[in-house]
Amino acid sequence: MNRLRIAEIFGPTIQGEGAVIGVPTVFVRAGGCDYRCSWCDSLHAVDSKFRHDWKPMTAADIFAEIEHLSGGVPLALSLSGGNPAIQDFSQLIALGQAKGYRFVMETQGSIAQNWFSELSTLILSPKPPSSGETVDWAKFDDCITQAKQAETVMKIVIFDVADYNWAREVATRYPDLPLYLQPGNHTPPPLEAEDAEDAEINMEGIMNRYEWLIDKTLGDHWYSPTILPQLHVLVWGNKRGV
Ligand SMILES: C[S@@+](CC[C@H](N)C(=O)[O-])C[C@H]1O[C@@H](n2cnc3c(N)ncnc32)[C@H](O)[C@@H]1O
Ligand SMILES: Nc1nc2[nH]cc(C(=O)O)c2c(=O)[nH]1
Ligand code: SF4
Ligand SMILES: [Mg+2]
Repeated sequence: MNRLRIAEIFGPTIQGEGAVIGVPTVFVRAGGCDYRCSWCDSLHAVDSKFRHDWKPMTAADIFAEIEHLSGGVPLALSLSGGNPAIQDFSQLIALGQAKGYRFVMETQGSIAQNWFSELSTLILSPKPPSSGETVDWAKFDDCITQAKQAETVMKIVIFDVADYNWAREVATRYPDLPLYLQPGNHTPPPLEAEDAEDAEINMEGIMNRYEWLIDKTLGDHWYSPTILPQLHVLVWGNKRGV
């Protein structure tokens, strides 16, 4: 079996974001990303200075850890990262599905894989202007095509008015994809911190931004998106592995 670079496996916890919020979930966080968003809250799975901490694991190794964490009771598994689409998760998906686990994946939509069709939910999170990244819409469309019958949804992080206006344009372009708007955490764990999870988090600022996003969206009579904060951040702040 080929080996996958895994930054962390943790849970069960609740899915803290978007379409399946609140659902008991084990997370598999892949190491490596083709983007580097200015406000990324998971740089320990992105920055190559952490690559020595990414464990090479076979699908069987990963699934053994999942079974251990979940007591062998099937639940939702979330593939995140980093960008999990860089690597080949098809073997892990086959192993898990055979035992009744279902797979959700978070990706920015920059790399398409044919195994997306084996997922139960594909969460595409195109990056707004504040991220400093630019979306390749042809690649993004490839991801939607590869998902086939898998439920596909969109989650856009919003920091400011420019992001909000951008999200409105994207929503017009993809009217059939359910859309989740998520206020940004402007105090993500810093790269430099030895113990990143102890880093200061501005909860009041996050809640103010959430309130602003609700007021703005509803004030514009824009009623199609679901507007949700990062629930795990409200409960645990910047703590890692939850
Ligand atoms: C860490 S990313 C990993 C998966 C994939 N690379 C992606 O971006 O979709 C998981 C989710 O967290 C979101 N995210 C990252 N940093 C954030 C922040 N500072 N505030 C709010 N959401 C954030 C991303 O936009 C994405 O939807
Ligand atoms: N509880 C919890 N929910 C999450 N939803 C998306 C996450 C991610 O970092 O991909 C995440 C995470 O790290 N923890
Ligand atoms: S695409 Fe995702 S993991 Fe990569 S830098 Fe952006 S938020 Fe972080
Ligand atoms: Mg996260």
